[in-house]
Amino acid sequence: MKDFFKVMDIEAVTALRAGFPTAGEETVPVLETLDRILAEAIVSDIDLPDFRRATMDGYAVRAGATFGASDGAPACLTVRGTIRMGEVPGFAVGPGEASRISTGGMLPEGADAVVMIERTESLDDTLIEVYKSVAPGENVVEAGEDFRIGETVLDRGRRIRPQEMGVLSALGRETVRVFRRPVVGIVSTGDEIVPIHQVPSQGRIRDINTYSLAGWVRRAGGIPKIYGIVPDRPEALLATCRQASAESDMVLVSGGSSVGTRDFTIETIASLPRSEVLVHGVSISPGKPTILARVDGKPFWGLPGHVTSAMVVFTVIVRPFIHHLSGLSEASETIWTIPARITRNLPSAQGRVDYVRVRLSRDQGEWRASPVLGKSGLIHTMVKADGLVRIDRDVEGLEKDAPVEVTPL
Ligand SMILES: Nc1nc2c(c(=O)[nH]1)N[C@H]1C(S)=C(S)[C@@H](COP(=O)(O)OP(=O)(O)OC[C@H]3O[C@@H](n4cnc5c(N)ncnc54)[C@H](O)[C@@H]3O)O[C@H]1N2
Ligand code: MOO
Repeated sequence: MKDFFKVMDIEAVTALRAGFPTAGEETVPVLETLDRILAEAIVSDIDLPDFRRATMDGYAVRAGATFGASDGAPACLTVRGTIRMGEVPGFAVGPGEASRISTGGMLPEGADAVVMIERTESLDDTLIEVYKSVAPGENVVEAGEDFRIGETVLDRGRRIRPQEMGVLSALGRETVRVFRRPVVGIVSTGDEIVPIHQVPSQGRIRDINTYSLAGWVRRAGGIPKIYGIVPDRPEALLATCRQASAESDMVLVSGGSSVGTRDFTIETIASLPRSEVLVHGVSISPGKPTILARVDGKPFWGLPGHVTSAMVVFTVIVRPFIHHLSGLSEASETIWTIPARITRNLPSAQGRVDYVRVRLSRDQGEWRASPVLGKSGLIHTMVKADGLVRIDRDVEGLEKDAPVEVTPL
């Protein structure tokens, strides 16, 4: 009798990713770094900013000269020139003096604060009255206040967001070392699967998994490489798997991963050169018939053919492998969850971790998670859902209003 022979917990499968190398590194222009993973630590070689700057338009002063100033008793200061933007002031500000400065201008020697122009009155070209005192450092950015010279600004292994692109440019980094995006080969199997441009004859269906998995791969930071549909013939599957393995950093084969008479995926994967099957069966629902092998040093997956099972397995189990191959550090891997309350009693599959698709709605300041129930071979449960709720293996189910964490889809 055929059976699953290496059933494992989700956590144990996830831990296997440490045994695979990253997809390598490359250097790219800073404009192309969005969502890429840093392959170098960024250490500031300057104080940022490297001079004292005004954060308001007004007058650079010694704060002490304004102490006690108010509407009724203004401080009277002598104007000592105008600071030109982008230039080093050629003069110092002494006690009782002020110089005109614009936002972003460099403070002259002697000045330690800026009085906003609205808090002053110009008496003539050389005299102003100040109606409000300023504290030392007020309306000023100090040298090194953003980042100090020698400070680690960004760690290796973090994902670059627009703000990181900004700080890289502030440091003058035109190019940056990042991890290569892993190429993920996608193979669909099944005699009943037809390309999407065809009208399926009776008994056949269009290929869904190629496209949904390609979307998930892209979202996880990989580059999908499509190998199309392979019929249920072991030689055909073997040839495509060999090619995909040679050309990709990771491979996803969907369908044929269970234990039926036409499920050849496990034998095919096992017969690939330098192949070792690590997992056949995971304690997850949906998605138990999941295969993981190491083929030529790369992760090679057999995912369940059922469309929702394939996607649930991807988000829970495969995605962390793409993160790992992409160099994403565990510290940067957090996927935010949304706290919610479940809207109904929900039984759960015992002995497996259950992933329930839920729809979110807002009710009196709280998120409510409504289960979208349906078989794992139907796609509507994913299409109508906003997220997944995990129900642990030994939990019998959830009671209405139980607190849950929703992982967005
Ligand atoms: N006797 C048993 N039968 C099944 C078991 C089991 O434990 N014992 N597990 C069931 C579960 S759970 C799942 S999930 C599926 C997984 O099956 P396979 O990975 O072998 O996939 P297939 O049999 O090839 O296909 C399942 C289902 O999905 C459709 N499919 C496949 N590929 C695509 C695609 N690219 N696009 C759209 N739909 C696809 C396929 O037509 C089947 O309907 O096995 C259960 N059986
Ligand atoms: O594990 Mo299957 O994926 O329950 O449908």
